[in-house]
Amino acid sequence: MTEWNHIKGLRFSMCGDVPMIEVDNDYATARMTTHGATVLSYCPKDSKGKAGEDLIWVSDNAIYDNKTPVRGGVPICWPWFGAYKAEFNSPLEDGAEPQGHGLVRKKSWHLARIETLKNGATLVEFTTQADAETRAIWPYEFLLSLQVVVGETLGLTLTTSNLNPIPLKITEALHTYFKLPINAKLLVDGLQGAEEIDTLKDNQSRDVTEKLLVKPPMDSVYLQVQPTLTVSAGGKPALQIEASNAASSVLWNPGPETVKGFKDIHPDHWTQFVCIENGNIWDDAVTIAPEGKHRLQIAISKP
Ligand SMILES: O=P(O)(O)OC[C@H]1O[C@@H](O)[C@H](O)[C@@H](O)[C@@H]1O
Repeated sequence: MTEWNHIKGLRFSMCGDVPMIEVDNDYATARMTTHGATVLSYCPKDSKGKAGEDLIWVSDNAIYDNKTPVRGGVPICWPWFGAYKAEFNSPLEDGAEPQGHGLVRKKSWHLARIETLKNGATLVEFTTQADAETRAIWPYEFLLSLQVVVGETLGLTLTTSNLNPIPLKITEALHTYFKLPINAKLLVDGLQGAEEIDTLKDNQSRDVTEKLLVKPPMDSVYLQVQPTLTVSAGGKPALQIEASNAASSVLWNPGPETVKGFKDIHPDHWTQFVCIENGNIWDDAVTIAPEGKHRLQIAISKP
């Protein structure tokens, strides 16, 4: 860590058993951890240099044992989103029992690089690769990198390198928990034209034709989405997400009943967030050529 001591505004700390990296630069403050390479906070600064509201939500009841994924932030679902589905993902090892949302959100990632960019933004890069544990479930070689750029936007780039002599089929998502008040009439613009698959209604499918009102409980996957999503709260712009190489989105909030099954979410706090996830899911699965790479990218900002 000492190699990065010269970087102004950088701080290393622990929260319970979870190592934290804190960034404070001209644009924003941010917080992230090597545990699952999860970004946990991003507070853009105003013109006077004062950090404003966090765009990212983390549960007050999150568990910091370095084993459980921290509830909130931007967990990484990879190489499958949700339950493993053989029709969309490279085959598992015989007899493997795959967990939901893939193999890397409980891993301790390597902190590979921290750098101040020319414009004063801060780049933090995490990497992880196949090991005995991942091979026992999913028998492939890979290198995965997450580049976080804390600047005018929060930029996240997840790069998959296929190190196998055969194509690799993955699904994936950057599972962002946005801090937004559910009761403020949240409208999501940009899903028009996508196909919605509502998992709470027997996977019924429909075409989205208008802006979507966030009305928990919600758990829908959207295929073939546009690159820009915006959210307004009570008629005011609240959030913008620019994505590339991300054909799918997910909207999720457990609502007042399902939340009771989550020991790391306070039963009243489902009203504080909505997950808007960007990635490549199910029919939008990605096939990466042997020795090839694939980059999923998002930039989050407050308009
Ligand atoms: O509890 P987990 O594994 O973090 O998943 C949270 C939610 O993640 C969402 O992406 C899924 O669509 C939901 O079905 C799921 O409940």
